[in-house]
Amino acid sequence: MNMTLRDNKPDGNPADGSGIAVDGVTVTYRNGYTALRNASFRIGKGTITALVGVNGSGKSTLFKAIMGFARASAGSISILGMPVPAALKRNLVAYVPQAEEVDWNFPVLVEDVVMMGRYGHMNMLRIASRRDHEIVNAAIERVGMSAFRHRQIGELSGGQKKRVFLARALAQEGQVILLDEPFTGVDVTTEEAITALLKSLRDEGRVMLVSTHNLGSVPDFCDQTVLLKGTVLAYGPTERVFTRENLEKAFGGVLRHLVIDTIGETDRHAVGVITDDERPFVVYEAGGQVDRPNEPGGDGI
Ligand SMILES: Nc1ncnc2c1ncn2[C@@H]1O[C@H](COP(=O)(O)OP(=O)(O)OP(=O)(O)O)[C@@H](O)[C@H]1O
Repeated sequence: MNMTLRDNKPDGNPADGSGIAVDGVTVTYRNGYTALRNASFRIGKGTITALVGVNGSGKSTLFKAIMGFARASAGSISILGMPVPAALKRNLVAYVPQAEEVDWNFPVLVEDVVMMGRYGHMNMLRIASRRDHEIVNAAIERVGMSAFRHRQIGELSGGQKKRVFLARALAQEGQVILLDEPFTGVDVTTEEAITALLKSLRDEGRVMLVSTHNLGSVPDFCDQTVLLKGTVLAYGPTERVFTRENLEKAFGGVLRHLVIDTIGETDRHAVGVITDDERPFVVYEAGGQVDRPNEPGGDGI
């Protein structure tokens, strides 16, 4: 697993808050449930940040707060140095939704979906200019979907749909891109294409916040990680946040300790993995005499 992180950040400190600064944010839903309490983290421009936590840990709630859909009852959020409403008004925040949030029966062509990214830049009549068309063409090209531009969105595969919504975010020229589970239902080739695109956007100085259960791939492409469990448990460079201690705090019950017997030998090998996804993250490996950790979620298999 490649833990090497890019060292030529375009805008200095990756955790300086110049991208997104969340300070003491609490979000309570109308039914009185507090999904996020006193959450704080800072990420800089030119970063890809993983948003990681179990189901119900508050990832979508945090996205909603950043997009202005959920009101913070306490604390503040700053996007590229401005309050959320100012950033939204300038079309700076783009959102790539989970597949389940979209009505795929709605008859709309790929190029029309991508053009929706331009709506915020148009006047009330929504008449696309030559520049709008050029930007849409470039966005479709960049995600490798030119051959599908006249297809209905509902006819595409899961991975192709993801690419189209990424193209919409590009067409919007969003400087902050929120991606909700971009790898769910996506094959390895498409996953690699998406991560390559995200890395090139990072190198342009954009800010990406990626919610994912795909823990195994986080150290490969996310330089920063925010670990959530109703609040922010830890944040910062991925190699510092992805420690066994932090991951056990966040995932407790889903952490599995595997003990592998080497056939024909007396040696045993212990591997601790998080199995929240089909791509588990290896937390630790230990050979020789196995001293299996004794914690509540630990299973010997
Ligand atoms: N509209 C709502 N009203 C009340 N409670 C809500 C609402 N939306 C979410 N919640 C609750 O807030 C908590 C956090 O939910 P959220 O959707 O932010 O979690 P998540 O980390 O995105 O989960 P997942 O990984 O399953 O997508 C959950 O307990 C959820 O039941």
